[in-house]
Amino acid sequence: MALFDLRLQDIHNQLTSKELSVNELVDESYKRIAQTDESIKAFLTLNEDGARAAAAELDKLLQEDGERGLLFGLPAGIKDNIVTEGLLTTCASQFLSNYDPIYDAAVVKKLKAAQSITIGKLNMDEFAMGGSNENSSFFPTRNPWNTDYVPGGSSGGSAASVAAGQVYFSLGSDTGGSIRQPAAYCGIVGLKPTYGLVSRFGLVAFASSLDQIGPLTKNVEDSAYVLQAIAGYDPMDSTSANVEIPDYLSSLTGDVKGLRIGVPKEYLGQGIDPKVKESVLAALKQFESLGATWEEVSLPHTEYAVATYYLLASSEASSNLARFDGVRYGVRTDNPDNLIDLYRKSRSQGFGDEVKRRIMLGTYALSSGYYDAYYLKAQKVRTLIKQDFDNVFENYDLIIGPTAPTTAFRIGEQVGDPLTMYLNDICTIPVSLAGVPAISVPCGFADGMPVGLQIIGKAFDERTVLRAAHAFEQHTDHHKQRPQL
Ligand SMILES: NC(=O)C[C@H](N)C(=O)O
Repeated sequence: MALFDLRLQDIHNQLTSKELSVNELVDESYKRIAQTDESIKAFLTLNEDGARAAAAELDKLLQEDGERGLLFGLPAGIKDNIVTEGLLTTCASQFLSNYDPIYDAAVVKKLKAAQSITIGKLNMDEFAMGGSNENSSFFPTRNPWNTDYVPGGSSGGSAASVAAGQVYFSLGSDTGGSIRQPAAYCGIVGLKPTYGLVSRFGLVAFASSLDQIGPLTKNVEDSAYVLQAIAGYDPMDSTSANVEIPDYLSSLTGDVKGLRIGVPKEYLGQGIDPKVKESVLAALKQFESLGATWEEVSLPHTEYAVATYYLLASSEASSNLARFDGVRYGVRTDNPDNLIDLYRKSRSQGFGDEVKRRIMLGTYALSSGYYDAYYLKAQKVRTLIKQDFDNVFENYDLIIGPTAPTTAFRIGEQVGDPLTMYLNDICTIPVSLAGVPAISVPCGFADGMPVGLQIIGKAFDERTVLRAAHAFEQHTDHHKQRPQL
């Protein structure tokens, strides 16, 4: 079995029993990157010297007795909107192409405390705006299952690097689907935790009322390990929830007998590829055979979710991205005439088209005279969408449906059509607006491309989400399929 096919726990055991060294593991990772990244293009920056130095330190520790971190020695990739001290953090934007952070994000500190190794920084849509990685201002990442296809986005590099076996896990961020949709397109597991469970201190903000960091992994157990390492209260993030962190690993041993599943009719209706629907229905059958029950339910405000999201997320983005002015961060224009010219030129040159589109949309929605009609109304609709979920969760433990309405599409197919691109998130956006957790797990293939199943839980009930996802995975082998590279 190739190293990258092992579970995090197996690797951990081999390391602690000294069958394997951290250096060998890190070597494997860079070898795999050398073999595959010319075609996949998942990485923006490699941390080879840093990773090798960290590996040497950990190998020294292996000679001594003592506690090992939960992710000891495991090579990880980090989305390039999560700041890493001394390692470029560009958000895949020309604007930040020279940004070398002076601190680590809270999650990066947690990964270091858990003793994992940062292999490098992963490509994404610029400032996390997009669903295909084609909005990276450097180059698009490609789907390991077929390099003519997009890996999804915005955490496309994070998903592709795990699917290609370059790293053992990665971190992504999800605002309206950016972890789950690329995980689905690349045939891996992606978890968006409850809003507030994982600190966003050091995540370059896109839409602060929605952004969450989460793990992308090859299987559900690994997802639970990474979540265990990164979850927890952080006073440096004012939206961080001060809740007790349960033992996610022990939730994996449970079964799904008696679990009540609601299946939203809106997620399997118009616009859903019949082959995706078929895979989702087969997965529901699987749940039934494991002792769960499912019924059709309704999330009646689903049809307003995409419009609501694009008003709220863009409004927040227009405000968050105001800090990029050419003075404090990143690239500054040459020879401006005056201060206003410096702002204008730096922003015009620094941001790509999609980012500009959203800043303009958000600025418009927030402007006086339009605020009530757009921003405020969208806030009210968001409450209705959240209530849809509350209502269903009164009678059901989980909500299950597809992660995305289709499988991955061809590179270039949707670039000229932002609306079609936005609609790819129709099943993930409502979940983000409601702030509840959801995982995407592989549930089949359609024309050779992976299909993702989305399992949605109650706020802070990641345990039930992981338990159901794990039980499903134990009885299927979709997650064991590997792309030919
Ligand atoms: N950022 C996300 O979560 C993805 C979404 N497609 C967006 O462009 O906003």
